[in-house]
Amino acid sequence: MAYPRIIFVLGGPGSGKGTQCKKLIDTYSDFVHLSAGELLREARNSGSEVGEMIEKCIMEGSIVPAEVTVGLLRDAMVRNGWEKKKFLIDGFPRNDDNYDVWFRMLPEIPVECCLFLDCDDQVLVNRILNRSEGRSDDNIETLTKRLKTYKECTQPIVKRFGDAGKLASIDALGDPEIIFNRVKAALSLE
Ligand SMILES: Nc1ncnc2c1ncn2[C@@H]1O[C@H](COP(=O)(O)OP(=O)(O)O)[C@@H](O)[C@H]1O
Ligand SMILES: O=c1ccn([C@@H]2O[C@H](COP(=O)(O)OP(=O)(O)O)[C@@H](O)[C@H]2O)c(=O)[nH]1
Ligand SMILES: [Mg+2]
Repeated sequence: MAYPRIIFVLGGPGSGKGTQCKKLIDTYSDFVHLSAGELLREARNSGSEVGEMIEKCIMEGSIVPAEVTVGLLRDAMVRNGWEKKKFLIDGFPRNDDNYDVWFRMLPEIPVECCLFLDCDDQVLVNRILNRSEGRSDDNIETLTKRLKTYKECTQPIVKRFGDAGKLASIDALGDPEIIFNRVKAALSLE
């Protein structure tokens, strides 16, 4: 059986994960973009108890239990056609629980690397408060909590990928086109 290739994409809120993933899928037809946050935002509208729990986590800037998120990601991969694709998993794994449950639930899928978009806090804040997608969590109160979660829970995950020799780290300051050139170089594309 031919397995998909996985590239995780991490970085603070506003570091440009979604922007760079979009550029990759627009340029390379075998890439599929799956945003964990987007899948959770869709799932929260289900009207179920799980939906309510997701809404609470999003508004508090905390991280949804991994079984929920990995389940959504796995279903989305299956929907897209499991084999021979390159999945960009955007905004995941965000903590140790995410990381451990992913590898426990999907041990057979090879993970190529984690692309890390490195960005200053002040730039993150400016970008998020100017993002005009109408997201309920793009306000200063929730953003402060998201940044705290990012530092306490997600940065150690970036380190775990680094220790495993699977980190492709790039400077995420600058024009999106210039950053895209760095992304392509970091992923050995073109
Ligand atoms: N390199 C960049 N320079 C300036 N603004 C950017 C850049 N990359 C993304 N943005 C803008 O910043 C905001 C956050 O980008 P986004 O891709 O949604 O980040 P993330 O998914 O990491 O939260 C968006 O409004 C986006 O248009
Ligand atoms: O694996 C994930 C991804 C996202 N989230 C939640 O969804 C929110 C928004 O995530 P997203 O990646 O969309 O935000 P971004 O970093 O792009 O601003 C986060 O703050 C978390 O509350 C989560 O719990 N687990
Ligand atoms: Mg995003």
